[in-house]
Amino acid sequence: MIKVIISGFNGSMGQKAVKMVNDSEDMQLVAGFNPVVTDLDPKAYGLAENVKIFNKLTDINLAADIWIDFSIPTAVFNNTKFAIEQGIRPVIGTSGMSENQTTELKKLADAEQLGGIIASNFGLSAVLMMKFAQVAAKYFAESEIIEKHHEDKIDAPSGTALNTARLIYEARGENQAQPSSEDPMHTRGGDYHGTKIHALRLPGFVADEEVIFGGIGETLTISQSTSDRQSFMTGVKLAVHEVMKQNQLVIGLEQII
Ligand SMILES: NC(=O)C1=CN([C@@H]2O[C@H](COP(=O)(O)OP(=O)(O)OC[C@H]3O[C@@H](n4cnc5c(N)ncnc54)[C@H](OP(=O)(O)O)[C@@H]3O)[C@@H](O)[C@H]2O)C=CC1
Ligand SMILES: O=C(O)C1=N[C@H](C(=O)O)C[C@H](O)C1
Repeated sequence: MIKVIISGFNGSMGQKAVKMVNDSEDMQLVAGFNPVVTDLDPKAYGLAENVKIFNKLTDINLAADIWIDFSIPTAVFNNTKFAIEQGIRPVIGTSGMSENQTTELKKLADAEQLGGIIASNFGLSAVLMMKFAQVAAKYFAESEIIEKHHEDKIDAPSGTALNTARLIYEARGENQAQPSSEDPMHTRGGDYHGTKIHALRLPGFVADEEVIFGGIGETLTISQSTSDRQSFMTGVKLAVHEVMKQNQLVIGLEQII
């Protein structure tokens, strides 16, 4: 049995992850973590009696194989560091970490030969969109990203948009777009090495992204749309199984599918 702790267990994604683990024959939910909760009775959250609820990292004293994290941008680095230090393999979906933080966590896990993953998006359509964008970036020197999320999303740009821009930047090599210089009202969006990112936060969206490439007399749009958070769970389940076999932390689901 793969023993799993879920951080942010009672959030939108956390609840989906709880169900995914409970429905899996080879996984067992051993604990849920959220420092905001005061009720430590698992029954209060519809969980089995043998599931422990923790609201302090330092109280977590049980053996586990996997730390699934769908929490908040300001907490995910410390949570993941804690998991690695305990020898618990991290499967991290929470967005908002800087590249430096991700690199530091990779170093820590790799030094312990601990498998793990940090994935900006566990959805197949988003992973394929990023792969296709990498291909297109070699042929088009200019592109912009529009990401659209629900109104409760804390961070902007989304982890997926940032990762898409990074992959485009890496694929382009020397052939980079020039950033615009005149934009006093910031209407041109954020800039990641020449790729503009525009972030919408509105009710009605779950998580959508468009990557638009422009060339002389033509454009190419790669677009994906998420209407149900359940779509992320295939990737999370696959990641759990895969990191049990890995001895390093990988960045991006595209590394393992
Ligand atoms: N990689 C991927 O494929 C996906 C990633 N995400 C990312 O996952 C994260 C969570 O999203 P979502 O479930 O929609 O957000 P929610 O706000 O619904 O859930 C976050 C949960 O984390 C809890 N929480 C607050 N502080 C901490 C902490 N220090 N440690 C652990 N848990 C904490 C919150 O508690 P409370 O509400 O009580 O404050 C809440 O229950 C976001 O960063 C989002 O971008 C989302 C979808 C897919
Ligand atoms: O907050 C969300 O909802 C999502 N967050 C991730 C991100 O920041 O890219 C993944 C997906 O876009 C949903």
